[in-house]
Amino acid sequence: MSLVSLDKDRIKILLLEGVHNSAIEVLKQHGYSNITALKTSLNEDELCEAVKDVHFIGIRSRTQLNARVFKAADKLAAVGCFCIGTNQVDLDAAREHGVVVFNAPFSNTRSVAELVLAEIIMLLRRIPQKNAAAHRGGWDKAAKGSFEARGKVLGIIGYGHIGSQLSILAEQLGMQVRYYDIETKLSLGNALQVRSLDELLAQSDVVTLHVPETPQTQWMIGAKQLAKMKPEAVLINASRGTVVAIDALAEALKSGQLSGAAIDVFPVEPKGNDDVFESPLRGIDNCILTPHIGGSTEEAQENIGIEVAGKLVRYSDNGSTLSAVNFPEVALPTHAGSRRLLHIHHNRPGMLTRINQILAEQNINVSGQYLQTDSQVGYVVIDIETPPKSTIADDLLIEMRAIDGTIKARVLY
Ligand SMILES: NC(=O)C1=CN([C@@H]2O[C@H](COP(=O)(O)OP(=O)(O)OC[C@H]3O[C@@H](n4cnc5c(N)ncnc54)[C@H](O)[C@@H]3O)[C@@H](O)[C@H]2O)C=CC1
Ligand SMILES: O=C(O)C(=O)COP(=O)(O)O
Repeated sequence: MSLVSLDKDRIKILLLEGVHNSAIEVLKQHGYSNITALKTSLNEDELCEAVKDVHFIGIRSRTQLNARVFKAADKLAAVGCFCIGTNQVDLDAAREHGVVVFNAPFSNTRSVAELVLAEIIMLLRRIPQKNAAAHRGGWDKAAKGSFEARGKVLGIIGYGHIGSQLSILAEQLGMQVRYYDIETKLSLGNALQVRSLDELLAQSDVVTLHVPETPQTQWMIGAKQLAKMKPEAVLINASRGTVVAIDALAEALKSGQLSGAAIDVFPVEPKGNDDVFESPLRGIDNCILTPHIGGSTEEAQENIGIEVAGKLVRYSDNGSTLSAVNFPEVALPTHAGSRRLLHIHHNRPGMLTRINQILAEQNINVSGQYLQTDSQVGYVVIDIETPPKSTIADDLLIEMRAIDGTIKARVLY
């Protein structure tokens, strides 16, 4: 049996959570037709079953790929996160199994910034509660507690791609922008970085969160932090559901300590559109609830589909790991007439020497070789000069797989 990579139509691709059609089009244009696309996410047991013979999987923010799933996925080469966040993937477990993870770091950022901008205006004008009252036959025509955004202080927590875009948009409305970030950042426009979260909370009329899910951001806004906000300020969270303690927020909204909130992300979210959404925030009129749609625009989803599918295709076609989030980045130009081998191994001294010894013993000429390592893993792409149909590459692969410390090795073409 040949050990050379499968024909493209035998490479199985599983796309979950309604990944945009643009991804399927890109994959098909490059010859990958064995694609299963589902609208929903899968739970852990379902995933362990579904990933068994899958080579590439595409997910969004809902699907949890943990160590057990990677263990079950013995053919998996790469994961495409068709979103920004990669907190739903156990990146270390993926790396341990030689699985490369890609994401789309920018494509939906404008969509989130626009939604938050709209929510700032809605919340400052108390539209959620006036809207809810009107639907029940109420008529709350009053200026009390309704404010213009102009001149108000917007406090941004996390001044990255989304936070900094929002900063520019909000200044165009006349807002004064302050931000808190653990890194020193380039302040755009007239924005000012403050030194502590508490300082930001105390100064802001609107607080909005744009941090990733990390151990440090988990529950970073709880009862104590909410109490430090200005009376009647508003809170927006379109980052991750684990960043805000939702029970404390519900209390602050019910008691009037906060005048409103807009929440797009939740500690537990439904698996798909047919599941019921449960939350202590349901039924609170001064809270805008959106079903994790910060990045869900036609433009963003189409671009993400093209971007991430393109990264999967490049890895599958030529071994490029450029922009991978958990893997050494390697891209080697193709050398005409060469065969290409990939070797993923634990980062131990002497691995490359062992690989090259095998090549030297077989008298194989290397036309290109590129190794990159991180603290855990080494990834080397090797182009060798062998005749197209020879079985030398297969023989080499058997020897390379036998090297102690090898995670994965294959002949790409
Ligand atoms: N609701 C939605 O549909 C979407 C949600 N997101 C979420 O938004 C997050 C942010 O996205 P980007 O701006 O593109 O990420 P980014 O990585 O460009 O920016 C994140 C910023 O947060 C800062 N940060 C990290 N830990 C911090 C901490 N403990 N305290 C203060 N600042 C901290 C970082 O230094 C960085 O500047 C994503 O990680 C994702 O979870 C992203 C897209 C869509
Ligand atoms: O890009 C992100 O991190 C998001 O949260 C968007 O997630 P989604 O693709 O809408 O499930």
